[in-house]
Amino acid sequence: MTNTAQRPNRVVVIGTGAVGATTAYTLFLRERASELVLIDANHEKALGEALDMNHGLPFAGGVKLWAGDYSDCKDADIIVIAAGSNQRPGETRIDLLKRNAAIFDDIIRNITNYNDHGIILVATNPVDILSYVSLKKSGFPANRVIGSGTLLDSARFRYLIGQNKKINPRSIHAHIVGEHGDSELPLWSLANVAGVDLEIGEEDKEDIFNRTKNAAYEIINAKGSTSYAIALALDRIIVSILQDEGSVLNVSTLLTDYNGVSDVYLGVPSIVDRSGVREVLDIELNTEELERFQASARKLKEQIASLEL
Ligand SMILES: NC(=O)C1=CN([C@@H]2O[C@H](COP(=O)(O)OP(=O)(O)OC[C@H]3O[C@@H](n4cnc5c(N)ncnc54)[C@H](O)[C@@H]3O)[C@@H](O)[C@H]2O)C=CC1
Ligand SMILES: CC(=O)C(=O)O
Repeated sequence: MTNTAQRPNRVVVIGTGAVGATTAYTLFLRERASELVLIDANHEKALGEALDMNHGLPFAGGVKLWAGDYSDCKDADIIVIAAGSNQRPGETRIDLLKRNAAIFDDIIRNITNYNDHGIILVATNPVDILSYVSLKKSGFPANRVIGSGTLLDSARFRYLIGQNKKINPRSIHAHIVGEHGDSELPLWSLANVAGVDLEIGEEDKEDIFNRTKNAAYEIINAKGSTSYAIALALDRIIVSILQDEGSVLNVSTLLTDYNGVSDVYLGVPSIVDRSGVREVLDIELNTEELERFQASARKLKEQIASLEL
């Protein structure tokens, strides 16, 4: 789907490391926005990525792409934050909190100096907590501060279920909710193909979920970082916003009185359109799922309490 809007759509990507650069390249190839701006604390890195992509213009579409600065946020529809440290082998996402929360002060202040109307889309880990930090520091309404949440985890889950059932993952409806991290949980009670139960044995279910939850550790051990699938997940969210799709995506959003959980960001099925997160879908959890969902929220709230917001 190419962008057909009259007015230029601008997406700014802050942080042009593995995630930011791959996301920008995905958006560039798929012509999701008419303008793409790359910002990095290491401006040389952003310049290099922009030059490298622009040299592909004779073979790709007509996206205008440049390495910019925060003043370019002024006309941005979406600002993606992928800046900051990633996990070293053995580190959890929560281990990144202090390091990455420290740079969010500056990043959010710089964005809001120029932009009060766009949508902030956070990828930096721990993504749920940093989305909450972005909400508090930006003063934006919650619908316009979104985390990538468990969209990536749900994609991994669908891939692994697809492998097990020999069915295309696009035909599988299955959700991972909660933290994008170690306390996430699978909603087996809602998983289906065309409304039909998946009929997967308990041992296979456990194996599929463990491989989903540990996928990032596995990839980071093997190649140092993850980038391709998260870039596609961010692209999916961006399309749903720019094309006003109203797609249901497991993004991280502020929850209020939701399955006993309030004032925390978690990944849940949400309707995403031009306004950002338009609505969170009410999902019916069984007793075990509800307990695990609430435990995931408690874990993140304890971490949030340790921050100065
Ligand atoms: N939400 C998700 O599902 C995923 C999240 N991530 C997270 O994304 C983040 C980025 O990961 P990578 O791209 O692999 O890291 P990276 O180290 O390759 O790139 C990070 C970039 O951020 C830049 N940066 C650092 N501080 C900055 C600041 N204050 N302002 C602007 N730029 C700054 C660095 O110069 C670097 O280019 C990590 O926190 C990682 O854990 C990674 C994969 C999936
Ligand atoms: C690094 C990370 O959060 C992921 O690939 O899931």
